[in-house]
Amino acid sequence: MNVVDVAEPKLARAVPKLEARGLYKQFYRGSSRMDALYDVNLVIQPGEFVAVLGASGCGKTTLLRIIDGLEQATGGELLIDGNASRGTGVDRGFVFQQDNLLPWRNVLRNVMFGLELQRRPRAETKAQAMQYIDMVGLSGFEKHYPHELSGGMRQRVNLARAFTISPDVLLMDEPFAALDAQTREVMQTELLRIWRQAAGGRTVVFVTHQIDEAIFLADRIVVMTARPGRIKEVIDVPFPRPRDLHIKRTAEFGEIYDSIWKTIEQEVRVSMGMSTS
Ligand SMILES: Nc1ncnc2c1ncn2[C@@H]1O[C@H](COP(=O)(O)OP(=O)(O)OP(=O)(O)O)[C@@H](O)[C@H]1O
Repeated sequence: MNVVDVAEPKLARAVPKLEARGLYKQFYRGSSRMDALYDVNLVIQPGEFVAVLGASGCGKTTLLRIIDGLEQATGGELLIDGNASRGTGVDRGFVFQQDNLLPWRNVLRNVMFGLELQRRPRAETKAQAMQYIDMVGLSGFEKHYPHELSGGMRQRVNLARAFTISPDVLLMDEPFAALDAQTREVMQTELLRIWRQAAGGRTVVFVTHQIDEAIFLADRIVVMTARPGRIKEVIDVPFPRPRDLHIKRTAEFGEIYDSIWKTIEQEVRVSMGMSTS
C-alpha cells in the first residue's frame, strides 16, 4: 500500500509590518528618571489601520516616535518587516498635529518637498505631487500659500505631502486635533478614501484622543494604560469597509464607544491621581 503524506502544508505566515517586543522608554532629567513606556508588545500587519488611544501623557507620541526612529527605545526591540529598526527611513512618514508646511512655499512646492529631499527627477516629483493634490481635493490651489488656506485645507496639504513620499507606514499623531468637529469628520472620511485609493495598502498607526475617530477609522484599537504606558486592551473594530459616517449613529458604534470609554476613564483617573472606584 502506498502511504501518501497528507500532512497539511505549513500555512505561510505573513511577516508583520511592525512588531514591538517588550519596548521600554525612560527619560532622564538630571538624576530623576521618568518611565514613559513599560513592556509594550504589539504586532501590526501590513496594510492594517491601527488607532492608539490613551490618557494624556501615557506615551502615545513616544511610541510613534520610536516607530519612526526619531526616538530610541531604552529597552526591547522594534522590528520592521521582521528586521530590527535602525533609525528613521523613507519607508515611514510622520504626520504631526500641527501642519508643518513651509510658509514660503506654495501648495505644489510644499507637497513636492519630501520628494525633493529624496532627489527624485523633477518631472516625476511634480507629476506625483499633482496626483496627490488632486486626491485630497485641492486641484486649483497649487499656487496658493499656506496663509491663504483654511486649517482643514492646510491639513489636507500635509496629508498629500505624507502620501506623496509613498511611505509603507504612515504615523499620524492627532492630525485632526486642531480642526473643528465638522471639518474633522470630513477629514476622517477623506483619509479613509485616500488610504484606500493610494496603491499598496499602507499601514497606518494613528494616535488620537477621540474614541469615535478611532472606531470610525481603525481595524484595531490599542488602548494604553496611564503612564508608564502599557497595552491595556486591543479591540477589533467590526465595521466593514468602505465606511460611511452614518455608522457613528448606529447602536453598535455606541456600544463599542461606551465600552472603550469605560476602559479609558479608569486610566484617565489614574493619570490624574484620582480614585478609580
Ligand atoms: N523628550 C522628553 N524628555 C522628557 N520627558 C519626555 C520627553 N518626551 C516625552 N516625555 C514625557 O513622557 C511622557 C509621555 O509623553 P508622550 O508625549 O508620549 O505622551 P502622550 O500620550 O502622547 O501625551 P498627549 O496625549 O498629552 O499628547 C510624558 O510624561 C512626557 O512628559
